[in-house]
Amino acid sequence: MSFKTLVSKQAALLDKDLMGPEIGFTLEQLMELAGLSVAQAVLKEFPRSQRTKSQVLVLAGPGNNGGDGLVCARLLKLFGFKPVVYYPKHNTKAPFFSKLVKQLKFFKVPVLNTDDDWLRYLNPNDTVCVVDALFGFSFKPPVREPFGGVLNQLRQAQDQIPIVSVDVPTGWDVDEGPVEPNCIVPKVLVSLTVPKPCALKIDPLETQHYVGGRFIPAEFANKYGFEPFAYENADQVVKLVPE
Ligand SMILES: NC(=O)C1=CN([C@@H]2O[C@H](COP(=O)(O)OP(=O)(O)OC[C@H]3O[C@@H](n4cnc5c(N)ncnc54)[C@H](O)[C@@H]3O)[C@@H](O)[C@H]2O)[C@@H](O)CC1
Ligand SMILES: [K+]
Repeated sequence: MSFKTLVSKQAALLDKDLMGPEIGFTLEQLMELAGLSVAQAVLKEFPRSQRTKSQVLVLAGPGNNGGDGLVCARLLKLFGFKPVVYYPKHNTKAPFFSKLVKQLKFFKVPVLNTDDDWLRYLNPNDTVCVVDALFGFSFKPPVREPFGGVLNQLRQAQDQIPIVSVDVPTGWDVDEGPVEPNCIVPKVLVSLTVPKPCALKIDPLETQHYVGGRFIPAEFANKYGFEPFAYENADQVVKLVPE
């Protein structure tokens, strides 16, 4: 499949640019839209008419990828799912992460920590899919604990429960793809703003690929060397189909 990608360093620069003094977005705004994109992709892949269960396990990591997961969980609740969040390492760098957790309590979405038995939700009888919001474009392999153990469990379950990866399949090298042994293979990847090079390594027969994070004008995309994606109507995601 051919699509333009942005290497991890450029993706970080693009982010900085969007949140810089000239453009003026805040991280909270972008994260809300990123989480909305992922929740929309989950709804498109697993519509109510085609499923008999509604539980979604959201795995949230310690960085902004995890923040996208926290937002996504809240929106999934509004979209009729029963999300449960496993958030083993809280982000203490910015106060709004704890606000996202408060909002989840307000929505009666359970937020589990390392003392809780999160594995009981990794159960194909009840769980529609797992949202992998562990790490995004700032991940550098090899994975450190407790996340290595979480990835092992995911890999064992992935044939029974589809994984929806946010921006980058966790454990994959952002620019090189699945270079570590035994990487997870998501059923759905939601690239944010523009795919990272690892997305070129997905097998389109195994993984449905969406682009989301619909927050930039055409000129800004061109500045970073890509064309805007063909979003329809008010959709927050667009599915890339193999040519
Ligand atoms: N413009 C965009 O595309 C936007 C991207 N956002 C999200 O932000 C993500 C990037 O966020 P961050 O830069 O915070 O990075 P990540 O969320 O990818 O990860 C950073 C965290 O992971 C830890 N980490 C890195 N490598 C590790 C390893 N090997 N083992 C264990 N821990 C490790 C770091 O210590 C840090 O706490 C994107 O992938 C995307 O999901 C959105 O939130 C906002 C807008
Ligand atoms: K991820």
